[in-house]
Amino acid sequence: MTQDQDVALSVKNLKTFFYTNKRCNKAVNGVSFDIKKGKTLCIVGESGCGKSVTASTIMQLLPTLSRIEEGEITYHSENGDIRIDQLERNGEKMRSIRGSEIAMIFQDPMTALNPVYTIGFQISESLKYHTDLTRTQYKTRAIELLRDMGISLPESRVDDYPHSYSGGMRQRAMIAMAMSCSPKILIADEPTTALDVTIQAQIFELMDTLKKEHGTAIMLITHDMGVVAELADEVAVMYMGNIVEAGTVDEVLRNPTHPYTRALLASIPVLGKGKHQDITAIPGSTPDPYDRPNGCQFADRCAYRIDACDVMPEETQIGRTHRVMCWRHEEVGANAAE
Ligand SMILES: Nc1ncnc2c1ncn2[C@@H]1O[C@H](COP(=O)(O)OP(=O)(O)OP(=O)(O)O)[C@@H](O)[C@H]1O
Repeated sequence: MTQDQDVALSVKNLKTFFYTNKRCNKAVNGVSFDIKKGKTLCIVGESGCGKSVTASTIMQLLPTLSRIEEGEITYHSENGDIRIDQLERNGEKMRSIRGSEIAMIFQDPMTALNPVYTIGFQISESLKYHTDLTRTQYKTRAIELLRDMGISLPESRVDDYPHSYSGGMRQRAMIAMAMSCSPKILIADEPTTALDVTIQAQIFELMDTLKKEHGTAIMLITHDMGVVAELADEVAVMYMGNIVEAGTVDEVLRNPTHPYTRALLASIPVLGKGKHQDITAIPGSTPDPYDRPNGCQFADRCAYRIDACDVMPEETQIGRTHRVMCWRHEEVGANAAE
């Protein structure tokens, strides 16, 4: 990982655990990555692997049964470095960072939109909290933002309530709200899962424009390797709380060296190949998060398993930014190149 001025936020050895009935779920178990300015980092993995908990930890929006156990989250702000993990979750400082410097969009827009207020009112509220605009300027800015997000006739839609917007429009409105204060970092947690493919493509295009035109650093959470191939500059593959492989999208997609990455790639349908293509579902299921194996968490599902896998693999740097946690990464990489 680099520690240069292009990094907007760095996460080092982050551990976030859940405690229920005296049992512990190591939901995020020592992850490290950088989110770079003007780049998209995709965090990819199956359900339950810790993607959302990583995002909520960065936003300091963790549920009560969880806590940061170890690690550092450093936001490299224009006014110096801020250790987010050391801020009080509802303190003044964190509240001013959340929304204005680091914004988040969710899978379900209704998580962020309140059904009893108009879209315009909600965007204005966010502007009011984070900017010095006047009352009339709020509305003009809200209309501008909706227009930028591709909402047609924004002057007439700004006073509508969320329920009168379609799913895609709500998602655009939520992005408008998230972008209202020009955040430096946008965290998007599966933002298009509930939308049809055309709208999904439009939302992704919008995010790509934000990245290119505003230099916004984007962390995009997805379970879909197809989305990674389309949008990512960098990718981190998560499994059971660990980043098992990471690097630039070229490094990871051209030369996958973790069996789990390969399995995820084998599960993407290829456009034009029709119904009879060889899509391989990943065998087995993820272990019980409260009763994990000691060694490699993927071992039980892995065709490359050997006795050494009973010990957790160390992380190995195999390229300038390419790293992997697998004892047999050389053989896996060689097979991927075949
Ligand atoms: N509110 C919660 N209470 C208890 N455990 C939780 C809670 N939220 C998440 N977890 C646990 O933390 C682990 C990581 O979950 P997380 O939601 O981050 O996965 P994910 O990769 O984002 O999955 P998905 O794609 O389904 O959202 C899982 O074992 C999950 O059961």
